[in-house]
Amino acid sequence: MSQDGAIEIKAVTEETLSAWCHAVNVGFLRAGAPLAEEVRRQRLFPGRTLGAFEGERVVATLRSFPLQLTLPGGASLAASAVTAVTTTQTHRRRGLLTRMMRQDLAAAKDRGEAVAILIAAEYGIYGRFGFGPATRMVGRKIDLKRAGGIRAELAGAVGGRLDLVSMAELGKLGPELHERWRRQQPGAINRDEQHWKTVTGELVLPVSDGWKEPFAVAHRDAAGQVTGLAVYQVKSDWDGVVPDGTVQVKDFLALDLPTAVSLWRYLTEVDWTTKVVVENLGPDDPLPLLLTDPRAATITETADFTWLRVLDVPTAFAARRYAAAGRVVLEVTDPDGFAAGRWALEADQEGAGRAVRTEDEPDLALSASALGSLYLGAESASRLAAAGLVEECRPGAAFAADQLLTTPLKAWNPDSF
Ligand SMILES: CC(=O)SCCNC(=O)CCNC(=O)[C@H](O)C(C)(C)COP(=O)(O)OP(=O)(O)OC[C@H]1O[C@@H](n2cnc3c(N)ncnc32)[C@H](O)[C@@H]1OP(=O)(O)O
Repeated sequence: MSQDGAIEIKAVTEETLSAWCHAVNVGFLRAGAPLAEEVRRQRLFPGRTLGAFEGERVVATLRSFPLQLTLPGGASLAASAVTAVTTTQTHRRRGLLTRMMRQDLAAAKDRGEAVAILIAAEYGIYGRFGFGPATRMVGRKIDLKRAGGIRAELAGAVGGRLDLVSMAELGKLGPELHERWRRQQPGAINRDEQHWKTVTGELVLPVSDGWKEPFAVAHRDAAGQVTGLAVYQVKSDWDGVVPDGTVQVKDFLALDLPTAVSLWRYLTEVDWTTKVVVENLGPDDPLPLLLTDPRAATITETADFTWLRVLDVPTAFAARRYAAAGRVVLEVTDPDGFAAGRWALEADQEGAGRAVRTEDEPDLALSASALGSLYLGAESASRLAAAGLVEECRPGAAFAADQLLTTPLKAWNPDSF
């Protein structure tokens, strides 16, 4: 517990949970909404739900919970996921977030979580705490009249089949499929029971906008194995007597190309619709190239998504794989200490690598935030150097770092938390 004047940072307990939930609602500008206390109680990891208490009143909140993050190469790394960050308007800019964040990050490091991740509400908040944007999302809208359908020569899965599945079936087949899928997608995170209960409507979060039953379609290969699924809703619209509806894709998982082709063909052929909208696709997603006219899949939005903070440099960098052999010395500035110092990042021919302390001259100088951006390989050192966010102490060092850190498939995370 830490103290500053009359405001104390304390871990939330059963007794103070209700006040904490109220503060989250106030901070997220939805005062008066149901508290979702029961849902919160089920995920009250002891010591990881923090409140800033002014007497009985909670005036700032922060919560973290354990997640598994897929790394380049397919390993899972224990990460601390930070969420529910709020400070009540009357108490802002007095350092309450700073105190809670420092406490929570130090505890995460002590627990052995090598990185912390979060989804940032605003760009300007988390760089100061050593987080950097580490994955990107791309929103797309397909104009079905222009698209010309899926390319004719893509035959789809030989012997595969599609079935609409009920929400109960989705709850059964989704977790296993997702576990297989997330191991081939760097930047993906595991989905817990609450995720699937929420998606299938078994659990209706009181704070959500209301749950409407979506459609779910599963793809099975010739052997009957589930290899993909799409969850979608249809927004009906009519231009007079002409249908003008939109397919809104909520979730799309495909283990291979034939599955992706089958599912996208299905989604682009829904009667009464002229558009398909996907809010969050990976930057490397091949979807536009599956269409006869890729220009029909316009980008509606592209932005940073997962932010990442390295807490334990040797553990984090030993856990991922590397694209090439090489060695780059990084001088990391980190006022909070976690990643500070000079590190030799070394990788061998087999793709194994590590970061070790060194006294050698640095090749690149960067902040902890930039290190977080580089870690999953979705951002390049060359681009950060061009923006003045990484300093090249040796010409060519940024490109050398990129050759180590780049990934065949760009890191991506489809899930907010
Ligand atoms: C992972 C998530 O949960 S994302 C959700 C984040 N929450 C929200 O967006 C809800 C609305 N906003 C808020 O509740 C608050 O403004 C918070 C939580 C973002 C910041 O809380 P505060 O207690 O005011 O932060 P604190 O006083 O520790 O500020 C630390 C520094 O960050 C800066 N800062 C805080 N918020 C922002 C912001 N939105 N944009 C830019 N800078 C910011 C402050 O100016 C301060 O800078 P300084 O040290 O140079 O003076």
